[in-house]
This record gives sequence, structure tokens and C-alpha cells, in this order.
Amino acid sequence: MTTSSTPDKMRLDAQYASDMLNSPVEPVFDELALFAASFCATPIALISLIGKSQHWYKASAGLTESDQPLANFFCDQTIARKRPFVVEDAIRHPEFLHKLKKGGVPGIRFFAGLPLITEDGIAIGVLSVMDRKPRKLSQSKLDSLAILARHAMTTIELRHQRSELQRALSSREEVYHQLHWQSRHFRESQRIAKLGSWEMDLVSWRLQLSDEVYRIFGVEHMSPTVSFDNYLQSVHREDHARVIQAVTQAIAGQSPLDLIHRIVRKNKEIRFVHERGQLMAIEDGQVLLAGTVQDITDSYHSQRERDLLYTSISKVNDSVMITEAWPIDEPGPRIVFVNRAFEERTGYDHSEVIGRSPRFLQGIQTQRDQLDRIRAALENHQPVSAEIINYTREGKPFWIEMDIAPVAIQGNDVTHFVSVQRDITQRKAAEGQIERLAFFDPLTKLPNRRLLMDRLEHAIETARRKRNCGALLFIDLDNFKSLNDTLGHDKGDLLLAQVARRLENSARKSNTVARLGGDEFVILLEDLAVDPIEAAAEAEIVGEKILAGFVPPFNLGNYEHHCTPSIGVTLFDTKALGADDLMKRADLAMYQAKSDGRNAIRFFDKRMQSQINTRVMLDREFRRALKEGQFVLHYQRQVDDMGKVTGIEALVRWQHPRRGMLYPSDFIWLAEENGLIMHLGRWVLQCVCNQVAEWLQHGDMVVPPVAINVSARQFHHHDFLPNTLEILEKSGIDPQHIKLELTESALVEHMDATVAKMSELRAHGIRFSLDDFGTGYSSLAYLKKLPLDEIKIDRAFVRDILTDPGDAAITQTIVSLCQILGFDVVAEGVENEGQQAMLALQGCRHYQGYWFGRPVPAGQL
Ligand SMILES: Nc1nc2c(ncn2[C@@H]2O[C@H](COP(=O)(O)O[C@H]3[C@@H](O)[C@H](n4cnc5c(=O)[nH]c(N)nc54)O[C@@H]3COP(=O)(O)O)[C@@H](O)[C@H]2O)c(=O)[nH]1
Repeated sequence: MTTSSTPDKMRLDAQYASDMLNSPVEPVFDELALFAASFCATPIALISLIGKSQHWYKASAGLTESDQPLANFFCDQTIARKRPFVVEDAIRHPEFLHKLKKGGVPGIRFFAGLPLITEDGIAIGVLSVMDRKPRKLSQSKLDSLAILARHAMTTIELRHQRSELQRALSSREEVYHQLHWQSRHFRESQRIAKLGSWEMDLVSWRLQLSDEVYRIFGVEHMSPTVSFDNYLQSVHREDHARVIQAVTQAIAGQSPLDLIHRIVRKNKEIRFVHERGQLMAIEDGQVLLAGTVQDITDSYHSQRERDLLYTSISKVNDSVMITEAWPIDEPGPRIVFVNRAFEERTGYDHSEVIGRSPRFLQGIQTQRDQLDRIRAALENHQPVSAEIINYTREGKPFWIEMDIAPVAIQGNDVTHFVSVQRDITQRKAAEGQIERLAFFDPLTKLPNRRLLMDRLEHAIETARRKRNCGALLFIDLDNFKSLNDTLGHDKGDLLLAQVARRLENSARKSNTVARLGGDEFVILLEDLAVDPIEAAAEAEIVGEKILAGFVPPFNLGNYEHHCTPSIGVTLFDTKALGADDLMKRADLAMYQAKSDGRNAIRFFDKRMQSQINTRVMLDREFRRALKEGQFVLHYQRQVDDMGKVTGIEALVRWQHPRRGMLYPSDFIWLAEENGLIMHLGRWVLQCVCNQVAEWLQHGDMVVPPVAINVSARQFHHHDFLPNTLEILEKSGIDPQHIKLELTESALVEHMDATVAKMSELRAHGIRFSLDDFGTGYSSLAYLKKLPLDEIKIDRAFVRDILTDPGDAAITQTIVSLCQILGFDVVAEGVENEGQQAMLALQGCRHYQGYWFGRPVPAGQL
């Protein structure tokens, strides 16, 4: 229901203040309305309050919904007039005619309203009676209605006062709760913080203390205030003077109160308190000394403990370093503390190291394996001990023994590592000295028998595991005793020291050269070949080097001495004997060398010895053969399927003065082993070039390319390329006449270098043939890379080509492969017509073999 009149702000405020709007139904107003209706004998009575946009019917009797607009209108008029308003017949009232016309015949003809006016004179509502027919209202009745209206207003005002009272009460309760909470909160805070508060009256020197102060001092809360003297009774006697002085100064305004002193509780317990205070002005101009007292006993003790710990750690003789616990990876954990001993030992001031990772202490000699071990432990937050080398600020290495422990200062999480380090440089030096004495010969500085035996045991084990061989060379100086007897022990010692160096020069660094005592030395060779004969050859080479190393005279002061060794050799392999037995065998072999005339090498094993003898002899004969020109070349033709000669292969032979003609299989291995293959290879090339030049000179034959076999060791020698080009150039023949035959094994080693070398030779016109194809790696990958001209099918496949389908399939595959890759293909070892026919059927067009001609001297080709 809306009100048509302009809201009066004051009226609204008054209504709100009276809490009448929106309030529930109250019987007292209903009774008033009913009484007004019956008293005036009207069918309708109303008590309404006029809001901003609404009429609130606080009580109504007989009013229908259709009556409401007109009733509201009259109420608004009453409010506006602020005095009794009577309309005896609405339709006769010219002032309201326009209003009544809009609504047709009005439901209400008679209206008498009394404004409800507050003490402040504000009309907030209306008490009215209405009738549906016109009528008159006597003055006495109107006066009575006015009394009723005042009564209604009084009721409203009483109601308002009651609300005000309630509001005041609830707000007081809230304040009370707030205060209560604050006071409890204050007390709790003080208790938790062990912080009491006090105020001291500067005239009476009496103190008012908070509850917590009593608790801290351990005294009962008796009276509201205590005297300063009383307070002092709890202060430790020795601290009285300080407390009085501090309080006096604070009162004088010289300095705020701030001191730590002891108190003594009744039970004699001593506690530490921190007093703080300052002057404070309160409302009436009075000045107080207000302050706090805090029980700091626990933190005081732990601070003292920390100080003690810090001072102690700072002063201990061991270096102490504390780092954070992370990061373990780069840049490493940061140093947070180092003590004085650390500074003294490393030469670094703590300001230079705090914040850095301890890694700056490491250097070239710091043991990687130890660092890895430490790291692994730290990653798992485990304690670890290690002995490592660190470096001083000047870069000097020193040994430390260090214990690192993880530290968790908060909960269980490791936050730091503490490292305690002792300098063990001297101990290490002493240990080194002891070790040298225990394991090394002081005269020659070589390992002694003890260390040798240790290493020998180890070497035997390694050989067994790796399934290869090792060797023991027992060396005894010939006629050493007579040197000692004639020139004296000084000279003897001098010789022994020099022998030691020469023996070291004869062996590899990985081998052990030891002195057993006197003039006896041993060399332990490890990692020799798997095959005992090959291993014996390797040991023999070392023995030869030793003999050669003794050829130059030894310089013993102003005396040149010639000395020879006798060397006994024994091998050990997977079936090796124990170290002692091996030593005995090598010793026995050495005696054999002595009895065979000294300055010699002898093997313990007879079969080995004879093989070595043969090899040594062959080696000597080979060298002589090169000098005396005992090598010859035979040539074998290569033909096409028309029988035309398309190539020639040069094959070396050794015309041995005693043993007759020797074939490459008898001596090429030796030439490769002793390195003379380069020498022989040069001779072969030279010889072939001369032969080609001669054939070309005669002009009675078309000279096809001549194939020369080149072994792997020869090809990879750094002199091979320049030597070959030099010989060819000097011979003046066209390099097109030369074809180099290489085996697969020679080519797959050092692939890139091989391809480069072949390419350079090929650029000069030299051709390349791949020998023995199919027996080795046969990898398509390397075939594609190599600058080849020709592939030779190994004679092993040709031999059974007619009977073995597998071999036939291989030859067919090789032929097809060559066709695809664009290589010539030559089948070697063709011994009959059937083999040739089969190869021809498979598409091979070039052959070499006894069927077409054996290797023969040039003149018989
Ligand atoms: N580094 C050098 N190696 C060389 C040199 N000369 C030869 N050799 C290498 O020795 C291998 C064997 O040579 P050789 O004993 O001379 O045998 C060749 C022929 O005699 C033999 N052949 C030829 N036809 C047949 C036959 O029908 N049947 C049969 N059983 N054997 C036959 O084959 C050898 C030639 O083969 P290849 O070289 O593979 O073409 C020799 O393979 C070279 O590796 C040298 O100067 N330097």
C-alpha cells in the first residue's frame, strides 16, 4: 500500500526510532482500534503509521481492501494537517471531489482522524474512525478520540523507550564481553610469552603488577600493589645495585630501563629476567614508569650454550667447517662457518670462504674416488669419513682426515653438514716413507721382492680372469761379484742403480721392474697375447731389448764398465702356478741362460724355447736375406674368358740358401712382427716397377696392371704413402700399371684414415683390389665407402663351387654385388674348367689360378 503524500524525513526518522515499522502485531493497538470504533459507533477504526512509501496498519477494525485507498488518502491529509481532521460526508466535500470522482462512489463517506504526534511534535501516524455513510461526530467524542490518540502515542513512545533500553543493555553486554575477552587474551599472551607488565608510581615507588609478574617471580598475588623494596626482595642479591641504578636512571629520564638480572624464587630457583621500561604520562598529567619483565631463563641458557659452543669450536685445534646441506650438485653447498684452525691451516680468512662451496679447496691431486664416495654419502644424508688432499690458499697440497656428519637443527630435516678435519700431512708422509721402505728398494727405488710378489699374485689372477698370458723375466747380472770385489761396493751400487733405469726403459710403464736383492732383478709383464707362443714372442722381444740396453757401457764415475745380463723367462696363463713356483721357474731358466754362456735369454718351457730359437734364427736369416737379396718375385697371370691376360699378380718368394724356396706363409708373419715388412714391401714395389719398366721397354707385350700384396701393418705405416709415391715417381712408370691388393682386415681399421690414404694414391692413378673377399667382415657399409676398383673372390669359395651349393651361392652373391657396385671381379684359385664354367655362368669374367698358369719368374710368364 503506497502513500501519496511526500514523506516527511523527520517523521520517518521518528518512526524508525520508535521501532514501529515492520513490527509484529500487538494486541494493545487492536484493543485501542476496537474501542475507538465502538465508542464512536463506526464500523471502521484504524491505527496506521505513514512510512516513506507505505501505510503500516498497526491495528484495524472493519477496513476492507477496497476501503484502503481512500482511508490512506484521509490519513495522509490528517498527517499533513497535524491536527484532528473530520470529513462528515466525503462526497459533499469540495476539496476531495476530484479524488472521489476517480474512484466512483466512495466506500467511505465519513472520516475522523487524530494525528499521532511525538513529544518532539512530529506526526508519525493516525488514529481514525470511518463509516460508509455520512455522519457527524460530537466535539466530546472527538476529544475522547484525541485522548485515545495520545494514549496510542504514549504506548508507541513507551515501546520506543523499551527498545532503547534493550539496545543499551545488549551493547553493554557486548562491551563487557569484549573487555572480558581482551583481558583474558592479555593474560594468556603474557603467560605464553612469560612476559609480565608493571607500572610504578614515581611518588610512592609502589608497583602495580600483572598476574604474570607474580607467576614469573613465583610469589602469591596478595595485594593490588607492592613496594619497590618488596619487589627487590625477589631480585638476586648480587643484582640489587644494578637494578636500583637502572630504575633510578630510567626515572630520571636518562635512559630507558633495559637490563637482564636474576631473580630468586622462594624455592631458591634462580631465573633470568629481562626488564624493559620507560616513563609514561597518563591523563591527569601524572607520570609513571611502565615496563615489562620477561622470563628469559631458557633462551638465556641456550644462548649461553650457543656462545660456549661457538667459542669452543672456534678454539679447537681441528679445522671445523659447516656447510648448508644443499645443493650437492653445482655450485655445491655454501659454507656458513669455519673456525680459526681452518683459517690457519688453509690460509683463507673466514670472510673469503663464507658463502662459497668447499670445492675451491680441491685440486689436481684431490682423489676423485674419495670425492665420489663423500658425495654419495651426503646425498643420502649419511655421515662419512675420508682422507683426501686439499689445497691451501697458496696452492700447497695437504692431507686431511675428515669426518662429515649431517645436522638437523629443525625437525628431522638435515639442514647442514659439519665437517671436522685433522691435518694428517705428516702422518701420510711417514706412511709413505714406511711404505717405501716396506715395498721399495732404497738403492734403486724399484719395487722390492715383497711388492713384486704381491703384484705377481694379482697378475696371475688377472691373467686367469682375462684368459691371456703374462711373463716373468728373471735377470741376473753376469760377473757382478767380481765387480764388487775389485771396484768396491760403491761402484757396485752405482751399477745397480743404472741397471735399474735401463731395465725400466726396456719395459712398458704398466710392467713391474723389481729388484729382488743383490744383482737379481725381475720384470713382470702383463696383458700379453692369449696364445702362449705369441706371448713368448712378446716376452722374448722385451728380453732382446734388455740385452740391447746393456750394450752401451755403464759409467761408474770415471770408469766405463761393460756388463751383460742372463735372462730366464717363464710364462703364466689361465693354468698358472703360484707366484713362488713361477719365480723358481724363471730362476731356473736364468741359470740355463748362464750355463749357455751368459748374455742370453732362456725360456723355462722347452717347446717354447725351441720355437723361440727357431724364430730368433729365422729373424736373423730374414735380415740377412734382405741384405743379400735372397727374395725373388714370381708372377701369376689373370685372364678373361677369352684367355686374354688382363692382369698379373706379383708374389714374393724367399730363395733360402739351406731350406730352398720359402713361400709367403713362412715369413710374411715374421716380417710383420719384426717390422721388416716395410723394408720387404719397398723392395717388392721397386722390383715390380723395374719389371714393368722392362716389359714396357721391350714393347713385345701389352703390360696389364700388376697386383702387389700389401699387408695391414705396411699399409697403415706412416711412411707407406710417401714411399710408394717416391718409388713410383723414380721408376717413371705410369701408376696405372700398379694395383694394390689389400685385405678386408687392413681396410676396416681406422676407416677414415684408410679412405683418405687410398683416395690420395688413387688420385695418382694407382688402383685398388680387395683380396680374399668373403672371408672377413664383408660389410656393405665399408664396401660403399672405399675407393676400390676390384674385388677378388677368395679361392676357398672357388675350390668347392661345383660341389658345395653354399659356396656357389656365395660366389654368385659376390659377382652380383660387384655388378651392382660397379667393381671388377676376379675369381682366384681357379684350378679346372668346371670351376671357370660355373663362374662364367654366374657372370664372372676374370680369373686367376693354376688352370691358367702358376706363379712363375717373370721370364717364364
Ligand atoms: N705383404 C705381402 N704379402 C704377400 C706377398 N706375396 C704374397 N703375399 C701374401 O701371401 C699369400 C700367399 O701367397 P702365395 O703363397 O704366393 O699364394 C698365391 C698363389 O700361389 C696362390 N694360388 C694362385 N692360384 C692358385 C690355385 O689355383 N690354387 C691354389 N691352391 N693356390 C693358388 O694364391 C695366392 C695368391 O692369392 P691372393 O694374393 O689372395 O690373390 C698371398 O695371398 C698374399 O697375401 C708380398 O709381396 N707382400
